[in-house]
Amino acid sequence: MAAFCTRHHHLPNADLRRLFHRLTIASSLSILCFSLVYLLAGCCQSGLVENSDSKPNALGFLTPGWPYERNVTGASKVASVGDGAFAAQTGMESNSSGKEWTATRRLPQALIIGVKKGGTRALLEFLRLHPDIRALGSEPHFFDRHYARGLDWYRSMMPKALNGQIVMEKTPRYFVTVETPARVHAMSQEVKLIVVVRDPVTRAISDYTQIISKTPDIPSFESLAFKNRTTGLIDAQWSPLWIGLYAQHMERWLAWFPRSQMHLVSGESLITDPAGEVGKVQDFLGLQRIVTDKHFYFNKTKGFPCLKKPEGSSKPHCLGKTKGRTHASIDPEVMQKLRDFYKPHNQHFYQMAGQDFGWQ
Ligand SMILES: Nc1ncnc2c1ncn2[C@@H]1O[C@H](COP(=O)(O)OS(=O)(=O)O)[C@@H](OP(=O)(O)O)[C@H]1O
Repeated sequence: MAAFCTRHHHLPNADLRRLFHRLTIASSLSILCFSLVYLLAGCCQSGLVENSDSKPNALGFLTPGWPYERNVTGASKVASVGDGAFAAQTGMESNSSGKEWTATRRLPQALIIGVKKGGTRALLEFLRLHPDIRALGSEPHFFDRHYARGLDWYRSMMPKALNGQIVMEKTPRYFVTVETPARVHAMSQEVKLIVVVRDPVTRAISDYTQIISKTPDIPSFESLAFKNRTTGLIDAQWSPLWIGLYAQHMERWLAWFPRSQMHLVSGESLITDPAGEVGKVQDFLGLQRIVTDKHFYFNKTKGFPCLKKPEGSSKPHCLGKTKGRTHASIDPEVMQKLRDFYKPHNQHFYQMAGQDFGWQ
């Protein structure tokens, strides 16, 4: 009876202890599971939000890894595209370096403002390989076309970014629109500005090649480039030629921003030495040089550098067919006249830039 009493007396205690033990383990495990689920849900959520607006544009020129080849002109189109290819970039990696978990939409700290046909898409796609860069895939055209929509709209267009990540977008038209420098300045006095410049004659032909591919009935390059072909008077108001007056456009930017806040990329070197040019941009943005020559290879068929492993894909990839296309053939005499026309403008631009781009 005594033995029974002792056993009877001790058993519930032992059971209670075991129960308590199990409860402790179970609650620790559930806390652990809950935390894991919470963290994973947080990561997925930012990815899903980013992916949800990742639709191909109406023209269907998307290729995996090179998301937004075409300029997006209408506001509705802007709203329909995002930066899905880049969504996976948020999360663990950056957090391990001590950044905050919560990704938010912020106004851009860097802009690729031009120039059209300079190589702006290539630069943006190369830069987005960097884990500390979050770039909008489409061209929002905020400062030139959609300014009335306000900064909240602009912010809502941006990809989510963690603290420490640089948010950026590219709209090549910004460089040449008169109102843009003041508007950009009103948004931020510290914003970093990047311009990819290319020989204005080649750039003009590239521009014309794109125009004629969309509207094959337009007059010849030669007839549009001259006011009077016989006297050789150039029509500098014709958009493909006017865009190439870089000094004139740059002057407007320098009225609002110091030269040190602008970085010029050689469009020619971006093709011959992409890693070198992207390296300098990373320095300018105050980032570690993470995108290097190991990311590129030269594709002989395309005739351009391509990415070994673009963001969101494990396969090598080149830019789409609207980039690096065969140019319209232009009378060499006309080419020479254009080179002569641009010579003083280019010299002025080199002085302003403090950099000689070597255009002949
Ligand atoms: N890696 C790579 N692959 C393909 N194309 C490259 C590359 N790097 C620079 N380029 C040059 O980029 C030119 C197009 O410039 P943009 O992207 O600025 O054009 S756009 O303004 O966005 O329409 C495009 O002009 P075109 O050759 O006239 O098609 C290219 O010369």
